[in-house]
This record gives sequence, structure tokens and C-alpha cells, in this order.
Amino acid sequence: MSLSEMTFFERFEADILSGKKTITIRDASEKDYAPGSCVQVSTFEDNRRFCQLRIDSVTALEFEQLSERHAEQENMTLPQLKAVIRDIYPNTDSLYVVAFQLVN
Ligand SMILES: CC(=O)Nc1cc[nH]c(=O)n1
Repeated sequence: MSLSEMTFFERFEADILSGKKTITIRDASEKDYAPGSCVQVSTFEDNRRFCQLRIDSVTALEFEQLSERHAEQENMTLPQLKAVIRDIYPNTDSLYVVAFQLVN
């Protein structure tokens, strides 16, 4: 995937568009987004564009460091967030918090 594109599962779309979800937690394959850059965002399922985001920061963290603050920023409880991340990334503990702002 290009560094000017990012995909999200459709189930996260409403939370992103309402400003309730302000981070995404990814694996090393998506750690190179540049702070200050804008990315076109599409659904993972059908590649439908639904917004543009500005990348604020990309910060490494280990699975065990996931906190209530990350859960709030994902609009989830911490147990929900841990389950979601384990489901998406079952084979790694090395993760990256990508913080973003909705552009449009
Ligand atoms: C498509 C995809 O991987 N989507 C993800 C992964 C992790 N977090 C998230 O919000 N969205």
C-alpha cells in the first residue's frame, strides 16, 4: 500500500467520520506514514474512499503497553481493543500507534 493511502475495516468508518476514533494501531508494514502527510482513506472490504486524514504521529508500542488511553482514542474498552488487535495481528507484539486528524 502506498504511503498516501490507508484502509480501514468498514466497521470503523462511522467512528472515524464522527471524530470518535483518532488513532489506529498497525503493524510494522504500516509504520512509515509521514507525520504531516495526508492519506486517502478507503474501506478494506470494497476499496470505497470515504475520507482524507492527516497523520499527526507514528509511535512504536508493544502489545502489553496498550492502555485505557489508547482504548479511548479507538472508542473501545481496553479488553475490546486488545481483542481486536489480537484478531487483526495474531503473530506480532510490535505495533505502531498512528494518530490522525480528519481532514474531510
Ligand atoms: C484494514 C486494517 O488493517 N484496518 C485496521 C487495522 C488496525 N486498526 C484499524 O483501526 N484498522
